Amino acid sequence: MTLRVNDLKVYYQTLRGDVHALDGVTFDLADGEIMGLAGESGCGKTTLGKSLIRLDSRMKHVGGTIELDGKNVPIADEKAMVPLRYHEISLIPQYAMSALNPTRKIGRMIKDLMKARGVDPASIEDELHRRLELVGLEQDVLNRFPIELSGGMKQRVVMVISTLLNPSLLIADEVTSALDVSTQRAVAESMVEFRDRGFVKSMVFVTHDLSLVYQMADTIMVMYAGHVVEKASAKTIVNEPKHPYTQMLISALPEVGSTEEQGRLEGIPGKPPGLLDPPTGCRFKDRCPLAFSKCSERPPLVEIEPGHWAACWKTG
Ligand SMILES: Nc1ncnc2c1ncn2[C@@H]1O[C@H](COP(=O)(O)OP(=O)(O)OP(=O)(O)O)[C@@H](O)[C@H]1O
Repeated sequence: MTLRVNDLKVYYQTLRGDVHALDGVTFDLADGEIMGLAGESGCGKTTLGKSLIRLDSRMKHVGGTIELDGKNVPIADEKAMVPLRYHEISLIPQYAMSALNPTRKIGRMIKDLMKARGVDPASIEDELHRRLELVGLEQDVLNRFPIELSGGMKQRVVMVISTLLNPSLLIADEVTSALDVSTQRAVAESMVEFRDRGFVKSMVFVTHDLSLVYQMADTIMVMYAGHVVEKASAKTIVNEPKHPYTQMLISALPEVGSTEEQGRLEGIPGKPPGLLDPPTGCRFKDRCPLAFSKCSERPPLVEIEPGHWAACWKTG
């Protein structure tokens, strides 16, 4: 098992109180697994990705554990996390491609990054060239400034850099959202190829785009208001979701070929609860058509079929 996250609680400290962004998150990621992480804006996807690599000054580890390849990941201990970063766990943050230093040529930037990570740039040079070729980039890209590259080229550069040290876990946060559809697919395919070639063992792919993740991910985990509501194979989540929230999320997806005359796309009525003072029990209960009295208690995440977890009193 690459990753084991158990009852993880990470809050943001604000002047108005703690924002319960991750409130008891539990899941495993098998060796070789690519997991899509989905859910409405604000459900905690980015916070989960960040928690696995670097807590910013407002984030507080309130409880729970993370294990990577059987070893504890000490997320609250900044110093102890340093050797793990990029070597064992790597993150491609949201908007990473626009964050490339505009004043440095790509090659120079990679050398600086490797030195900062304690790696002799010469030792990874051959591998760098091989991987650039693999994602369809000319070696000449190393002599260019970020502004001279297209969005898709920049995203591929970011992917190569973040996996150059063969981390066990890669977290990719909305890496395809600013790209056109065919480039999105090419980037997603390269990520799968990186996994297949063992450049990275397992991957968490954060996205709003369930149709893309359906094509590339092995599993999908759905979060709602800081809780995990369901995790299963990508096929099961899309074709046979069990949690009422996942069912509504999937039925809100447009079908290929449908037109507006055939029916307007309905969103999920209502909005998620605030996380400053979240309600007790199931956090979806106020929007759930199946809610009943028991939902005032938090439903545990249980394995309802092999490899299929759901947190709902009606499905457990
Ligand atoms: N720096 C911060 N200070 C306070 N609250 C924050 C901070 N960052 C995020 N939050 C809150 O934490 C919760 C989870 O946010 P997060 O960004 O992880 O969600 P998300 O699912 O990644 O959203 P999106 O899809 O829009 O990126 C939200 O309620 C958000 O308002």
